[in-house]
Amino acid sequence: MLELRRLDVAYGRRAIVEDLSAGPLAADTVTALLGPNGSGKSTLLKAVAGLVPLRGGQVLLDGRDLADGGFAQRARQVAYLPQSLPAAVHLRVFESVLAAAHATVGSLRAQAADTGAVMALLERLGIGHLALHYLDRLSGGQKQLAGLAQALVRQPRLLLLDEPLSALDLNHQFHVLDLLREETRERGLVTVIVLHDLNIALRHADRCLLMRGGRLLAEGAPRDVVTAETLAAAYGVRGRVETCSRGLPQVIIDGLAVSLPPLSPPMPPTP
Ligand SMILES: Nc1ncnc2c1ncn2[C@@H]1O[C@H](COP(=O)(O)OP(=O)(O)OP(=O)(O)O)[C@@H](O)[C@H]1O
Repeated sequence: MLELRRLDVAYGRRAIVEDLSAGPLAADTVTALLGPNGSGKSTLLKAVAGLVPLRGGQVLLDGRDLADGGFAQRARQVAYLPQSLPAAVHLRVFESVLAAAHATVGSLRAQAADTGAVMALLERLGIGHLALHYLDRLSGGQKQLAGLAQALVRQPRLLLLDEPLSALDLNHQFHVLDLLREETRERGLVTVIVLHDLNIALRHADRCLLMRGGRLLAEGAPRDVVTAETLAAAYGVRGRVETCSRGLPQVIIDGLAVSLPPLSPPMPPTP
């Protein structure tokens, strides 16, 4: 399980994530990380992945501080998919997934050598036919699916995905979410996905974390986190969660509740 204890993350002197505690998030569960633009979701995910240093706090995976294990151990346990993949990687999809598998260590290396397993994963993601295509010639959605394959092939314990559905059409969004839930359950992963679509979070996540201004506003079951109150407090909209004719929760937005303060600007570049 994953536990975040009193995390502080800053860029330079500007605090982005402040005193954030969450979890424990159990293995076998998919957690949606929600929040408005600039609330610190990506920064939090990068800090958990070890790509941005913590100014304070601990990330505990199965009770052990990830910072204690060193880079190789963290790489073996954690797979992180960034919001946007590097634009110009001139590798074939198949090669890139194999390279991702080889980047990890230990027993995974043997599995990585199994080209059949890589092909099977690409087929499951619906991109088997793109195996020999170059990454830098794919569409945005196809590239996102290849990125997912690179993360999944590493068979991590903790899977961190930053907006993995943003370029996918409706069919692929559902397909990928089903696959992620399946992988999470079958392999006992802790999966955290940054999402903007609250209906997807309500329908597919086991838990939700809702951020606002670098802090945690709510945590719990999706129906308890996405409410009229939190829609107003986090997003500044008037809305409600209703149950559709098939018994599924559905967010309905009625309008703006309050005008939100402007998004905080990024740090000025250092001279
Ligand atoms: N590398 C960086 N250097 C300095 N400031 C940064 C950097 N990356 C992000 N920030 C700032 O940190 C704040 C939080 O950004 P972050 O990307 O974590 O938010 P987010 O919730 O993921 O937003 P979005 O939903 O728009 O992707 C923003 O004000 C952003 O300008």
